[in-house]
Amino acid sequence: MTIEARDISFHYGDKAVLKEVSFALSSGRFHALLGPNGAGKSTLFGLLTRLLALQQGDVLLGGQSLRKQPAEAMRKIGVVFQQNALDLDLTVRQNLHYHAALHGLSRKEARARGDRELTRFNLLDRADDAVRQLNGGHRRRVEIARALLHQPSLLLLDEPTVGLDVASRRALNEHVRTLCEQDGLTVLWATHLIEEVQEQDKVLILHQGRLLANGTGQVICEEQGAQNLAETFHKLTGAG
Ligand SMILES: Nc1ncnc2c1ncn2[C@@H]1O[C@H](COP(=O)(O)OP(=O)(O)OP(=O)(O)O)[C@@H](O)[C@H]1O
Repeated sequence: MTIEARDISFHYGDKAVLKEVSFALSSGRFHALLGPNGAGKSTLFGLLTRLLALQQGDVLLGGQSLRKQPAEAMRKIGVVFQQNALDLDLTVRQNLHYHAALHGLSRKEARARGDRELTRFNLLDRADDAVRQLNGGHRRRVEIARALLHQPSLLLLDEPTVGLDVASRRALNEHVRTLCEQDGLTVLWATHLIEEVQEQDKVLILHQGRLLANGTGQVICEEQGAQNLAETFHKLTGAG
């Protein structure tokens, strides 16, 4: 499925925070949306998930317009927000079933898909525990499992490793990469942490609302005459 953002601009009052941002995502690939704090990443995610209304431009998912066919387009998207959005007092399985019901899945389907995801995430034995009993890394996994229940083609993750220790961060990042390889899932992973990005990834660098680079890590390093992604990021944004 092709995913394309066309000419997106957005302002809060008279403050422009996204400026003519256009990009296409490749099916089944891991894309890193890299930008320093305040670059506009969360605003872009807000627009892609319709938390914010598009002011200019459009997003096309498999040819369907987020502006004109929002319900159809949204069914193709799974999202993990920066802030944990699970109910801590419900069990893991109850959280999954509640979300599945919102997407119109039957109880049987919800159970089958939920258990499948939990098995893949090595969490089936925690299914009946309250989320409150899980550590931060496991809570994040449950959120990703939940975001995949309705079988989206595109998974959006907004700084999903915030608050996790280094080992959990790495494990989560690797897990999501596996989803691209095994399921052909297209991923857009927003971060300001260069160590979460690999040179073979597709990389979008956002700075002060503008997309300054868009291509595989190797290609954008060559374009900038830089040795590695950290140097490229620093050259373009002054950050890192
Ligand atoms: N509701 C709002 N009203 C006004 N300005 C806002 C609002 N939300 C964000 N901004 C501003 O818009 C710009 C982009 O913010 P945004 O949160 O999208 O960036 P970000 O790249 O996600 O940063 P972070 O990593 O800190 O979340 C920042 O200058 C921010 O201060």
